[in-house]
Amino acid sequence: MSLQMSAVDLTYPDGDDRRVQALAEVSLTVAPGEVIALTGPSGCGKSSALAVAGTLIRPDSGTVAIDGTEVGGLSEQDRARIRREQIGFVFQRDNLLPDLTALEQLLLTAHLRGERPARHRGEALDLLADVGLAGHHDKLPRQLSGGMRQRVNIARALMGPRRVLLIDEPTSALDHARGTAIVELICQLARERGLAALLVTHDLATLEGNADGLLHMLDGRLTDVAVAV
Ligand SMILES: Nc1ncnc2c1ncn2[C@@H]1O[C@H](COP(=O)(O)OP(=O)(O)OP(=O)(O)O)[C@@H](O)[C@H]1O
Repeated sequence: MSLQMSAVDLTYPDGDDRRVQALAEVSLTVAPGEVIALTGPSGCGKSSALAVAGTLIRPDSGTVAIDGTEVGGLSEQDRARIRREQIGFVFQRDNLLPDLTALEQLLLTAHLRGERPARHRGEALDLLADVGLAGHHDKLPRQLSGGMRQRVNIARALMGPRRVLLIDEPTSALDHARGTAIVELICQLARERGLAALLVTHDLATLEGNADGLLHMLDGRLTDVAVAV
């Protein structure tokens, strides 16, 4: 299984001697090529679930396995390596660097992995074409529309030997038509590449016919088993 969380609990400090429970006994599995959506009201723990799945936060208890490797027992260095190599992140806003072209945004990921960016030029151009941006590789973020910037963001998240894709509200800055197109694109790419994708969204209308399952979260707990969307 590409992403597995078992009985994950997470609390944050909340003033003197108090803690707020962000996740409680969260267990979920996302298989390769599968897209599972996670929804629920603001503050229910969705972003925290992504952060734990993405090895950005260690849970208080429970386990997370990425492509069969249980990451809890690993050093920070090994967790960072898995994060850089195997996990792609797509956040609400595009987080693109203002002075880099679309191609350079993607090549930066190779540089951060300690590889020579020039070797990955072909992969990056192919990915930009896959997200519908062929011919736009030399554009700066300010020369691209919101939807196009989010496509660069998705292509960047797919650079390298990814196993898991974690997506947080990818449509919040887009209108319905562009948002639906972005969700469709994410689902199609995850399936084609055999990635396990966990997609947090409030925007259920964009999911229709796209995701393989929908999980509901309330007060840090999953309230439903996955259902078809
Ligand atoms: N760094 C933090 N320190 C303290 N409390 C936090 C922190 N991050 C989140 N929380 C709390 O943990 C709970 C879950 O937050 P989280 O951001 O995971 O929810 P969410 O469902 O993603 O919310 P939203 O949809 O508004 O982004 C909330 O009560 C929140 O206030």
